[in-house]
Amino acid sequence: MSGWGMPEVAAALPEIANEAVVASEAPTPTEAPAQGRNPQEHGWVAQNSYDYSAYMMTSKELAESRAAAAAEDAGLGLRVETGGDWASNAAVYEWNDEFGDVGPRHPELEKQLFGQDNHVKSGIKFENITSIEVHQEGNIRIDPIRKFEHAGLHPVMLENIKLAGYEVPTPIQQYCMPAIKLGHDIVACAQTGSGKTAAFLVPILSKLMGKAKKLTAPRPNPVTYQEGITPPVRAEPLVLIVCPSRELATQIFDEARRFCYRMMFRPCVVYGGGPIAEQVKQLQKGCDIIIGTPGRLVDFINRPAVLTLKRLKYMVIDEADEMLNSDWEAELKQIMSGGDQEEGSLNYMFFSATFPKGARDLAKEHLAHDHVRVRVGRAGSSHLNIKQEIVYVDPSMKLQAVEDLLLSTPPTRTIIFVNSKRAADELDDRLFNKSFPCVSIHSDRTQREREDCIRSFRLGKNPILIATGVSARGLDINNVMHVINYDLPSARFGGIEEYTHRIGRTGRIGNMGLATSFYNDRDVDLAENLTKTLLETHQVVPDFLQQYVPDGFTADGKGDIKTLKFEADSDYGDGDGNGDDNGGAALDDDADAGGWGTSDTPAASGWGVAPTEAPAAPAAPVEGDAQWGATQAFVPAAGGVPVNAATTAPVVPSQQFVGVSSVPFTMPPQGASATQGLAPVAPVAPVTPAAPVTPTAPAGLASSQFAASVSSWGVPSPAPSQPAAPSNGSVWEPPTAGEWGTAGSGW
Ligand SMILES: Nc1ncnc2c1ncn2[C@@H]1O[C@H](COP(=O)(O)OP(=O)(O)OP(=O)(O)O)[C@@H](O)[C@H]1O
Repeated sequence: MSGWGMPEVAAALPEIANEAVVASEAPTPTEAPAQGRNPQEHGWVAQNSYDYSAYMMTSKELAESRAAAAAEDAGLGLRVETGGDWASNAAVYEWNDEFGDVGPRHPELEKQLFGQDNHVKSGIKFENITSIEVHQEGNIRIDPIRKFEHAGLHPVMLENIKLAGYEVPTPIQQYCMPAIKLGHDIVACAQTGSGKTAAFLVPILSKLMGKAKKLTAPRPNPVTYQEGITPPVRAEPLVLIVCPSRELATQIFDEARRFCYRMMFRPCVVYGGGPIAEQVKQLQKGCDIIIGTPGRLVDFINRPAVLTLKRLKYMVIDEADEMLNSDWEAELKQIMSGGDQEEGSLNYMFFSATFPKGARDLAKEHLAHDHVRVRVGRAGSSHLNIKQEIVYVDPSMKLQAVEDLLLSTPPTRTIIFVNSKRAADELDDRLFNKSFPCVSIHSDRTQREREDCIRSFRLGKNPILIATGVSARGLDINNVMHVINYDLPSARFGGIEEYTHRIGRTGRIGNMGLATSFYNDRDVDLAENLTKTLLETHQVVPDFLQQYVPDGFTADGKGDIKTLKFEADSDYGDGDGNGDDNGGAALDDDADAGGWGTSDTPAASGWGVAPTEAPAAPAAPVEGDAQWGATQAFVPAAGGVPVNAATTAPVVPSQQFVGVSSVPFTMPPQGASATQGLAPVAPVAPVTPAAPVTPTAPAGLASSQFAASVSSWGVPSPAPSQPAAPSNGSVWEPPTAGEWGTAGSGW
C-alpha cells in the first residue's frame, strides 16, 4: 500500500469544531501513571467516569438529569433527545395534517438531525470507495445511476440528501436505487462504511413518498395529540428493518429520522433492554417505518393490538449473514413470515458487508425469482482506506502493548475489541486505573449503561471504547481513527468476517483509518484468511505470517490478487448462463476471482434479545508466564525499555528476538486532533526511548513530535533465528520523512 503522507493524515484528522469538553469530575485512578506514561500528557482528555448514581434514579429523576445533559449536548451542536432519555425517544419530524405533500422546514430539528457531528462525513479518499468493481449476478441487470439527481428521487429526498452532505452516490447506492425503484428484491453486499443504509432507506422512502397519503395508516395529529387523552393507534408500518444489535437499530433509526425529515413517514425503533412502555407509547403515535432487533420485534408482533404488519411493503434484513445464522432462526422466521403480512406484495432486501454462501442460500428462500444480486468487490472484502497492522504480541504482553500503542498514537477515538465480556471488564479496569479515558460495552450491561457508553464515546468524552465483537457490526461513529484487536476473533466465532466488520469501524466512507491487531500463536486458525486479506488490500504481511503467503506472491506482497482464492465463488456455477457480470467501472473478466466470500460457518450471534457470545478465551497467563512466551519473555520496563525477564538486564539488540515494536507515531499538527471533544494535543516530551532501537526523528520532523514508546511485545513462534528482515513490518523502523508509515515500516 502506498504510504500515507502527513498531510493526508492531518486531513483525515479534521478540524475540531468544539474544542475541549470539560471533564465532569476527574476520577481518581488507583495507580499513578509512571513517568512519561500519563495519557493526559499525551493529549488524551481527562477521564469521565460513568455516573452510576444515574442508574439508581427514578424515571422522573433520570428524565430531569437527562434533559440537563441533553441541553449540554445541544450547546455542543450535538444530538438532542426529546424526553431526555432513551434513544428510542429521539425527536422525529412530526407531521401535521395541515401540511401538503411536504412539510415546512424546522431549523432546530434540522440542526439536530444533520448537524456537524451527528454522522460520518465523507473523507478525502472517497474515490477509493467509488472505484471498486461492482458485480451483478442472475437474470436481472441494473443500469447504475451516477448522480442522485438521476435516480428519480422525490425532490424533498434530494434536499435531505444535500442536507446530509452526500454529493455522489456510492456504488452500492448507484445500483440499489434504480433496483428498488423498479420494484426488485435485492441481495447486496458492499464494504463496511460504504453507505448501505442509505442504499435502501433513500429509494424506499422516496418511492413510498408518491403514495404516502394513500398508504399510511391513520394516526393522531401531533398538533392536537395529548398523551393519555388522545386514543392510541396501532402501528401499521410500511417498512420493517431488522438488525442484530440495539446500537445498530438506534443508529438506523437516526438515519431514518434524517431521511424522513419533512415527510409524513414516522419512524420508530424497538429493541431489547429499553422499557417496553416507552416504545409502545411511540408506536401508538403512529409508525410507518419500524426498525428493531429480532426479539423485541417478535414481542410486538405477538401483540396485534400494538403492531400489525398487514400494510408492510418492504422488509430489510441488515447484517443479513448475521441475522440468517441459526441463533436467530426462530425469531427471523416469525418476523419474515409469521406476522400478518401478505408475502406476495412484499419486497425483501438483504444487506451486509460479509455474506458467506450458507447465508446467501438461506436468503434465496425469501427472494423473488427475479431478484437483483449485487456485490461491490469481493463479498467480505475490506477496502484500501484502512491501514491494517498485524503485530505479534505475546498474550502476557498485551496490556503493555495496548498502553504503548495508545501512548504513541495521536489521541483519537479508538475502539479496542476483546473476545469476552470478562476481558472487556478487566481491560477497562486496567486502562482506567492508568488514567486512560475509556468506557466499555458488552451484553451484560444494562441498556442505560450501553446507551450512555456509546453516547460518551460519540461525544468524545471518553474516546476509548472497549467492546466485545458484538458491537462490531454497523457502528458508524465519526472520527474513529483507530481500531485495535486486542484479541483477534477466533475462526470458530466470527473469524475473518468478524475481523472485517471490526476493522470496518474505522476508515468509513472515504475516511482513512488504522487497524492494529495483536496476533499470537493462538490465532493460527485465522492466519491463512488474514494473510489473504492483507495481500488483497496491499498491506504489509509480517514475518510471522509469511508462511501463509500463497504461491505466486512474493514476501513483500507482490502478486496477482485475482489469483487469491477465498473459499466460495460465484453463486452461479459454470454453464448456467447466468455468470457473474461486472457492472463496475473497470471490467474484471475473471468471475472466479473473489466471488461472494467464504463459506465458513456463520458468524457468532450479536446481542439482540438472546445474545450468545464467544466463550471467554482461556485466561491469559500472568505476565511473564513462560507458557505463552516463546523462547524469551521480554518484559518492558517503565518507559518501554525491553529487558530480559530472566536477567532483568536490558536486552542487547544483537541477542534479542525482536517481536514487534510499538512504532513511534507522528503526532498530528496542533489543532488537528481527530476527536471532537479531545483536548488539543499538547506538545509533550517524548517518552525516553531506549535500546534496542532508538527512534530518531526523520528529517524534517521535530523529535518532540514523537511519543515514542518502544518495547518488545513477545516473540512469534517459531522465533526467527535471525532478527527479522526490516522490510516486512515486524521490526520497528523509523518512518521516512513526511510519511505516516510506509510499506517498509511498522506503521
Ligand atoms: N453517498 C454518500 N456520501 C457521503 N456520505 C455517505 C453517503 N452514503 C452514506 N454516507 C454516510 O456514510 C456513513 C456510513 O454509512 P453506513 O453506516 O450506511 O455504512 P454501511 O455500508 O452500512 O457500513 P457497515 O457495513 O459497517 O454497517 C454514514 O455516516 C452515512 O451517513
